[in-house]
Amino acid sequence: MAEKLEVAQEKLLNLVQLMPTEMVELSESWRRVLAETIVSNMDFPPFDRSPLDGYAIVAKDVEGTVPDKSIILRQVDYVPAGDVPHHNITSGTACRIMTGAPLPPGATGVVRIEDTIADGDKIIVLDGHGAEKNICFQGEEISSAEEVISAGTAINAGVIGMLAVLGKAQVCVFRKPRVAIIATGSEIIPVDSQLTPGKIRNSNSYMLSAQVADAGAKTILMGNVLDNVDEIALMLENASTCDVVITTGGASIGDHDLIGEVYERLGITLLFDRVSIKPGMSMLAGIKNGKLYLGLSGNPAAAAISFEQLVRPILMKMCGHKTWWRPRVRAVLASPFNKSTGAKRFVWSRCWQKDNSILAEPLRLQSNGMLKSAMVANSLIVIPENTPPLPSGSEVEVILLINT
Ligand SMILES: Nc1nc2c(c(=O)[nH]1)N[C@H]1C(S)=C(S)[C@@H](COP(=O)(O)OP(=O)(O)OC[C@H]3O[C@@H](n4cnc5c(N)ncnc54)[C@H](O)[C@@H]3O)O[C@H]1N2
Ligand code: MOO
Repeated sequence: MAEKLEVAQEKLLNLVQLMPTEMVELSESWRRVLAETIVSNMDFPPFDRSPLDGYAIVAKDVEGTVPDKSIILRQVDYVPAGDVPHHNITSGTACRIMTGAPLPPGATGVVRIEDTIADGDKIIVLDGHGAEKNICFQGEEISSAEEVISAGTAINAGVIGMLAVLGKAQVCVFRKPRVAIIATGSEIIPVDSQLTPGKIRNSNSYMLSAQVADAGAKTILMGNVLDNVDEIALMLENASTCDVVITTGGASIGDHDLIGEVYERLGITLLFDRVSIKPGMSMLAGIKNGKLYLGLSGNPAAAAISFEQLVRPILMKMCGHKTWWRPRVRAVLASPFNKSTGAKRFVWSRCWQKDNSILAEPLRLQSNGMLKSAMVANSLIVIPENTPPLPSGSEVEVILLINT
């Protein structure tokens, strides 16, 4: 009997281990997962600084200034960014200061350059309103000894910037799982081959390779192999240096659907055969020496959905992510979905916001052998098992195909 999706997911997730760690250059760390918690050894900003080009002053001096009630200060210093102040600021004096430069001692505010007129060392302040707010204080963003980024954080552009602020030229991340992808099927030919009668090009390996990369893992493309137990078994053995081994094709019950037989031959313990979802029913999984073998359907859309539901979460876990699931939202069907559903179904869709709700449009081509809808989908509508056809306006659950 087909395994329930949630049971199959849990079986796989319980069997995978976090990857070991490695050091990488900061510039190579985008989309990796941090394996160390980063504690700051400094305040940031490291000194009180000016957020604009202007004059550092004693805020009380300029408190009441407006254009027809200006005051005159005397410039005693000049600090461009990268330099340090040479004089204290006292009442009646000012220091010309550039954005990012350290505030001189005694200064309690900054007036903007465009609110002043300079005449030699005389600075006429036309408007000093709110000058005391124009200071970025030492440690206002980060304080020394603060835990700034926790282990398990996915490294995005903001995290990379913060790691640079903190001087982390190399970072400790989880190693990427290496995922072997093998396409089985005597009808399958390499992507650069001329089509001959009865043959089709191997699209699965490339599609899955992109899905593997999107999950943060590394693909080892092993090419394609004929429907032959010996040849498939040899390929699987060659792939056993990888952390996860994916095959496509041969997962159903046809005369040449051989993956189950190959698992048996190689002593791979079967975890489940068939999962109760559409598309993606045809999938089996096994384990040998702690390594997972995942036999996905040959049908491209079915393989893509099986990957989304059963392979992506385990790769996310192995990569060290804190969450393994895509975000889900409630949405309203923008047009009817006319199929009744036995097993839980995943429908390629496009979602967008309209007024206060999210609309979800089921895409037209949903066959398990078709890819056109996968090209443009930004979401998957989840239709629970045993659901009759749904009219437009029905409320549905939607998985957003975005990274969190
Ligand atoms: N009697 C039954 N027949 C089928 C059933 C069933 O329950 N009873 N299930 C159907 C469903 S659903 C699916 S999905 C497929 C799964 O078949 P397999 O996993 O065994 O895959 P194949 O038969 O090898 O291939 C299916 C289809 O996909 C094409 N294919 C295969 N590999 C690739 C590739 N690398 N790139 C692109 N396309 C590929 C292949 O040519 C076939 O057209 O079984 C149904 N049958
Ligand atoms: O098993 Mo098929 O993969 O349901 O579409």
